[in-house]
Amino acid sequence: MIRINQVDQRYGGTQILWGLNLDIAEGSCTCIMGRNGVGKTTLLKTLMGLLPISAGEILLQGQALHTQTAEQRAPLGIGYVPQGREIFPLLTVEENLRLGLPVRTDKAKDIPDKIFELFPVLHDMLARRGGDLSGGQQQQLAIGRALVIDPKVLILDEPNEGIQPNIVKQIGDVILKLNAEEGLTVILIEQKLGFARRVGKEFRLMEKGQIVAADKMDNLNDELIRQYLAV
Ligand SMILES: Nc1ncnc2c1ncn2[C@@H]1O[C@H](COP(=O)(O)OP(=O)(O)OP(=O)(O)O)[C@@H](O)[C@H]1O
Repeated sequence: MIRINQVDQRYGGTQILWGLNLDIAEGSCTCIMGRNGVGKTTLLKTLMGLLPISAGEILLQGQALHTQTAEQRAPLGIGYVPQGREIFPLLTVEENLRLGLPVRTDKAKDIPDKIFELFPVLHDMLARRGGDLSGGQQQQLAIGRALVIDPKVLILDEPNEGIQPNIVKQIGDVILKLNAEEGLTVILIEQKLGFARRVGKEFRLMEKGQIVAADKMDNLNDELIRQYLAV
């Protein structure tokens, strides 16, 4: 569904991604893992068009994505939950969620009920300003906002960073439900092994700006963990 071929990316003179290849199958749930600074966030930002590539190509269902601007990518069906959530703190929960509506192909006027079924807390707090929510609630809002566009692929950058355990569990349940029951393709950066194993069906390990191992989650063994994840 998504194919990244030989992608190079650099910040000024510093190259971060080196001939990176990544294949994501439709309906899969893939955890991108690796130590700090290996380029995981850079990879997702590159996929979203927030950073330009200097070589290679990115394809979504066979169509070139790398030639599209960041604004053009969401309407193609990519929902993105950035690191740090990046909700709009001065807008209400409802206003944050509504931002995704114009992107939908069906031009729905209302926030789909599904969002509130997945995250009932958002319904309770519709009139509250995003900035007044707890970190966990903000993360649920960020995921809800990404889902409002009715994406084909949901991309999450460390959704559990700094979130309390009961919300981490809820977020895991939502990802599992969307992937297993609705076949939504999910790509997430995840540092916590327990969560990755619970939610992910596949893993991709990164080191020095490249994917160095790719397999089913069941095959993430101690040797790979020691080599690419242990600190
Ligand atoms: N805006 C930037 N300008 C220059 N270098 C950057 C910039 N953002 C990130 N980098 C560098 O790119 C490299 C990869 O960073 P990136 O955030 O993609 O790694 P990561 O694997 O997501 O790490 P983490 O787990 O810490 O988020 C790091 O060396 C980082 O210092």
